[in-house]
Amino acid sequence: MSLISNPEFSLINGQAHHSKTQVDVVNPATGEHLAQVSEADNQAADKALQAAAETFEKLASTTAHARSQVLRKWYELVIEHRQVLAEIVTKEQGKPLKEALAEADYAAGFIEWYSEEAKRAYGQVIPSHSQSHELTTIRQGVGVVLGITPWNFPLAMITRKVAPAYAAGCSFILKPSEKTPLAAIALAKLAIQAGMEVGAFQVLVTNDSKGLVAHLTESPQVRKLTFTGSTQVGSALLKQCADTVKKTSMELGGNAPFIVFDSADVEQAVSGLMAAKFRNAGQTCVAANRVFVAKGIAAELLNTLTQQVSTLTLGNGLEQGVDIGPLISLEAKQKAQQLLEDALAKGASIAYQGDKQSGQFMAPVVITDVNSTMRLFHEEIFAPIVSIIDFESEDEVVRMANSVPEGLAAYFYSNDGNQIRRVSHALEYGMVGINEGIISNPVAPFGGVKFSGLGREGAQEGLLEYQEIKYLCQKFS
Ligand SMILES: NC(=O)c1ccc[n+]([C@@H]2O[C@H](COP(=O)([O-])OP(=O)(O)OC[C@H]3O[C@@H](n4cnc5c(N)ncnc54)[C@H](O)[C@@H]3O)[C@@H](O)[C@H]2O)c1
Ligand SMILES: O=CCCC(=O)O
Repeated sequence: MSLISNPEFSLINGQAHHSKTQVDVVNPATGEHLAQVSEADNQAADKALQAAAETFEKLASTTAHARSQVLRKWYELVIEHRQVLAEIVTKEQGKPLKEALAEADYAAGFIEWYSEEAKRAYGQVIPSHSQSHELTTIRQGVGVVLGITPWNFPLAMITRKVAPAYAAGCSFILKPSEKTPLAAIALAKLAIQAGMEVGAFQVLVTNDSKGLVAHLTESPQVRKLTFTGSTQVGSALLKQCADTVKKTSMELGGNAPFIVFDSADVEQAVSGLMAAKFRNAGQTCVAANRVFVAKGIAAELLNTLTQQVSTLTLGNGLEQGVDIGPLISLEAKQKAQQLLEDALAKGASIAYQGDKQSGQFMAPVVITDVNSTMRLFHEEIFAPIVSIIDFESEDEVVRMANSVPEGLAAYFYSNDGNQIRRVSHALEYGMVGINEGIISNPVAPFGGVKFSGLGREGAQEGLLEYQEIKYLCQKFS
């Protein structure tokens, strides 16, 4: 089976969908045209919906054990094809191949985890109020799921939805980002090869996400919407789901504080910051967006940080030794440059800036004297810009960290045990890295509070997102 044949197709009920209109997939590093993928329109979406509804009914008579076996096989196939999947990701998304390989393993980790959790969807026997009643609960799949995913993790953002949905017995219609559909189609092909029912994982690719998703969310047959993307789009989709009262999960934007207290080990803090900031060229929802550094160690930290940043190599992610690939689009680069200019105009200073880059590449920049009047304090930077804010006290920095509407990931470095407890409790975030800059893990609950979303992905909690709890009250005579 070819994973990246050209032309590619939206995948409906296991069949290639032919259409007159195409989505063009372009390599952001080189501008090379990679593929044309047939677009799915509303009619195609209706076909997918019918197949998904029929498949959901069939899945109700499969055992958790059987679904677990399919997921296990899918996991093995993803691992077997990790190199080719990673190359697809690097070509269509731009991240360095070493990061794309790590993403393939991360994506496979969700499938492996839910192949195991599928068997542990326990109900409860509830101590009864009377001798003649037995009260129990069972957990059942919610129904047909519509999933919408972004371009920044073209594999992992999909498997962390599809694997728990299938474990729960749900059928899944995926609308991946139009910028990175090839990884999505490859994953679906591997799932079907592993034995997944063709109507359980269908892929609709379109340039008109707004129109196609509006059409699908109108349908009462779609019982669940799971979305990963920006807060702006997520909030609009929540409104769209209200009329048909869908269950929703929202994995939205972040604005992570990265705090370094004066008791921290500066070397360790800088190494955590490099990982939290420069993974995927800064294009992650959990990227360190605002770096708060205690005044007493600010000079030492800046010195160590700028030395390390100056060693980063930019380039085509397929080449050896590359640390930073291109940004996803020219618009993304322009937005990052505007954020930088705004900060400089309002008093920020450049501590380090790499050589000017052409195309969609952006050299890393470190700026200091950042404050809350600047746009980049309030907006996701999504680019390799480190913005540093000095602080004096714990109270002050916790207040600044919590002063934004987002609440996805936060990080802090400290070697003071009491402070670790106080700050980890006080931060209004769904995830906190303590003396650690990389927190993502299939076995842990990923998700945010406030404007960063609803629900959790990964871990035990991720399975519950695709299940309804049914209460059974049985009377004995
Ligand atoms: N919390 C998380 O787990 C997480 C993970 C990855 C990315 N993100 C967030 O995603 C954003 C970056 O991704 P993006 O640029 O692809 O986000 P985006 O919101 O622009 O797009 C996400 C998905 O929604 C689709 N879409 C766009 N407009 C739509 C509309 N009106 N109706 C229906 N679908 C629509 C896109 O085609 C894409 O598939 C950042 O804000 C990042 O923080 C969050
Ligand atoms: O971009 C956000 C997702 C990143 C992750 O899962 O580590």
